[in-house]
Amino acid sequence: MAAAEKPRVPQWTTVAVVGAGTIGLSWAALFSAHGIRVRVTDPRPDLAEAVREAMPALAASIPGSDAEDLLSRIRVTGDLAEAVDGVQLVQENGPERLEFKQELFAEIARHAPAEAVLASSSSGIIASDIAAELPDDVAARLLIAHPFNPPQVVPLVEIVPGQRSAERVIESTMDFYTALGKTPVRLHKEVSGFVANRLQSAIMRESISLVLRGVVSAEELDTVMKASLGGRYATVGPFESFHLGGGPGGIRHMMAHLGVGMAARWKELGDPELDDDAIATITEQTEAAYGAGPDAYRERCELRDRKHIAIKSALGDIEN
Ligand SMILES: NC(=O)C1=CN([C@@H]2O[C@H](COP(=O)(O)OP(=O)(O)OC[C@H]3O[C@@H](n4cnc5c(N)ncnc54)[C@H](O)[C@@H]3O)[C@@H](O)[C@H]2O)C=CC1
Ligand SMILES: O=C(O)[C@@H](O)C(=O)[C@H](O)[C@@H](O)CO
Repeated sequence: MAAAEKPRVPQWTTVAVVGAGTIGLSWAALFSAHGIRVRVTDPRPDLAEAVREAMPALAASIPGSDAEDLLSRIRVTGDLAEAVDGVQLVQENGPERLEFKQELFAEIARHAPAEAVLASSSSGIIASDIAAELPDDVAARLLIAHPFNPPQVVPLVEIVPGQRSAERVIESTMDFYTALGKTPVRLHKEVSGFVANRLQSAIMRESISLVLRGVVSAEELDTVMKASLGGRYATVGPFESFHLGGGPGGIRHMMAHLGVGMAARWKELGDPELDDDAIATITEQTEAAYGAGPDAYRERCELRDRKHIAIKSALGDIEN
């Protein structure tokens, strides 16, 4: 496929979603919205109800989608072997525990087709660790495809190959998510937390530190972010931002002029202890600002997604 040419139609037509929680349900909706047959499996006793109840809100955040239409391509089963039988891709969304994912992928490999791609949505566990005890032919098909929540709205998916992931698997996986309209970014090295979550962890560390020190409240910190870096980083990334912040002299001037001050500040950044008191403070302030419970969750997710979709629509096809 020519470098400039982007795949428009997903090459895989039947996908298994293993784990139907926050992320698995979002993936199921996105896959179905692209005409893909989706098999969802999870041991949760309310699986069928959870899938049916989640679809209206998910459909509302996928332009042109309808809950009943999405459900028409989704089949649920509590049987893992049945779910992965005959699929071309398995998207795993189980608990974020290494031993759990190692056991689950060993079970998936026993039942999925020998050529199926095995992708984990993991937030930070590397594929080489998940595949550590798996044979080469399975490890060759296993990689990380880490989405940002919610996957049906946020474009990024970090493709993080393991040491034994096959090149053809990596390339076909990149093509698949591109055809879904996502923005796959392939990492060149495995690092726990990958890139986006390491950045997010750095931001949350300083954010929590500033709130615990009483510099701002949680809601005020969110306002600072939304009124500055949030919008900025939707238009230019950190390096381009500094390049433009340097004026005509660009990043060269920025580094010469403000680089030393920035580096000195690194030594002053917070390193908060996330103990019970800290968690209580953050929880109290966040729930006071945004509510808690299923109704508040639904309302805030709908508002978040509506704003994110508006941003994506406004950016549209502006040359990136
Ligand atoms: N929540 C988030 O913001 C994001 C989470 N992720 C990653 O996605 C994965 C799933 O996270 P969430 O959806 O948030 O978790 P969740 O707790 O909402 O869902 C996990 C699901 O796994 C199911 N499960 C447990 N044992 C299972 C088994 N043996 N087979 C199949 N399903 C099983 C549970 O019943 C539950 O429905 C994790 O690896 C997480 O790190 C990735 C990006 C964002
Ligand atoms: O924030 C997200 O959507 C993702 O980066 C995640 O993986 C999860 O939120 C979690 O890792 C937050 O640390």
